[in-house]
Amino acid sequence: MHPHIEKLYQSAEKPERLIIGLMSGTSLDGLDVALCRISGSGRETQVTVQAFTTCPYPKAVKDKILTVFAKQTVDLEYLTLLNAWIGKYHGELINQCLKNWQVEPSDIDVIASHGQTIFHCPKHQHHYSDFGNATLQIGDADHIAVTTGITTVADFRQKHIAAGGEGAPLALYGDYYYFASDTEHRVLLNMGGIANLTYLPKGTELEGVVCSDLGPGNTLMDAYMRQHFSQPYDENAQLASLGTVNQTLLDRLQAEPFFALPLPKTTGPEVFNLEMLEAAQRDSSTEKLSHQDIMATLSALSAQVIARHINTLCTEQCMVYSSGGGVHNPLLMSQIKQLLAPHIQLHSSDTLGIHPDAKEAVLFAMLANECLAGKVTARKDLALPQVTMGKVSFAD
Ligand SMILES: Nc1ncnc2c1ncn2[C@@H]1O[C@H](COP(=O)(O)OP(=O)(O)OP(=O)(O)O)[C@@H](O)[C@H]1O
Ligand SMILES: CC(=O)N[C@H]1[C@@H]2OC[C@@H](O2)[C@@H](O)[C@@H]1O[C@H](C)C(=O)O
Repeated sequence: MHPHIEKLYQSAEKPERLIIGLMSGTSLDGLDVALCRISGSGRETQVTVQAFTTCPYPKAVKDKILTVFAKQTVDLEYLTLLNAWIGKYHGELINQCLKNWQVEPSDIDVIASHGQTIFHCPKHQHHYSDFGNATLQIGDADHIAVTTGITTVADFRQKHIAAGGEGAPLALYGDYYYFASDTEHRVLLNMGGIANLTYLPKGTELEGVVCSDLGPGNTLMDAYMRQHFSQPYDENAQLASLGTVNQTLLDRLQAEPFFALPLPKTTGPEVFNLEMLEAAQRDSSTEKLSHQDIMATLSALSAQVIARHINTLCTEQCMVYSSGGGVHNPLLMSQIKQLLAPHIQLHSSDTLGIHPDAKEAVLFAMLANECLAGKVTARKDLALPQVTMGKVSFAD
């Protein structure tokens, strides 16, 4: 047996594994790195986050990614170079984290790398009748493995698509395995660039579980701040809090066809971007609005879309556990709170023991754990394709 396969086999047999989960999402704020101690698999999974860091992307890194991010046309040479470069860069960031945490690379069973999404195109979002769902994450895992000396599991979304899904949201797996409760109806709400949720009705049956993207979380607000203020985001909603929601623009933004599609569905900045905002402003003759009113309106859009879906799904007493950078936006949070029905309570995912900034990185650690130690089940639920996700890259 090849020693790498043997080591993987041993990892799979261990009572618990140390897995580094990585996520660099659509906000391009940085690489989330979660050092997770995981035992069991599936609904028996137990996770302890031993350490968590977001390695912020310097502007030069963001600019590199933005050169290709969600663009219809890119320079293929640049994309090829970037794929290798991000892999190596992520590897270097992990080495730095391990050094800071005083953890030896040899103690880590595997790295779980999401990669950098640069284009997401579910069938409902493109116009090529010959093609189905597709998504592209870059940051080649062989480069991570070679740079760190640690076996790396990566590229989780392709199998989901191959098995009939849209490649997202994969939160369904972690949320169902880890957060489904016998005692309460739950919503796991994540507000990153894109907002998504998993609705977990009381009990542990898959029936009734819904996991879907909803629309913009921060992506429109972030793009607006980048364009007009050269800032990555509106810190603590300082600008948006000064504005007034413009109902005419808000109504026009709500007319975006994605919102009318049934759940589950996925989307990205390919749809929710400044061109979409500018078109809505033209159509509603609101081009002259102040920056602060536009930001207040974009925040209200995210809040309304999020709250509307939660109110529809949660017809009885329900707990919402929120995560993602949006939890740090006080205006967005207060707008959502105001719109939620009285029987729905909003908390942070911290309440369930997972730091809101770490949740998605932990998810990928859990998916790598499934790849190593998950049990194959015969179930073929459409809501939860029973497939093993992730591809394995060895360090040498
Ligand atoms: N103090 C703050 N005030 C306002 N907004 C904040 C604050 N901190 C973080 N955010 C928002 O959170 C965003 C980052 O969120 P997060 O890291 O969850 O996104 P992501 O994982 O990249 O996105 P996705 O989940 O869609 O892939 C920032 O770009 C910003 O919009
Ligand atoms: C294609 C892609 O990268 N999608 C991300 C993005 O960020 C949030 C939302 O859109 C979600 O669908 C997904 O990520 C999370 C981790 C998921 O798959 O659950």
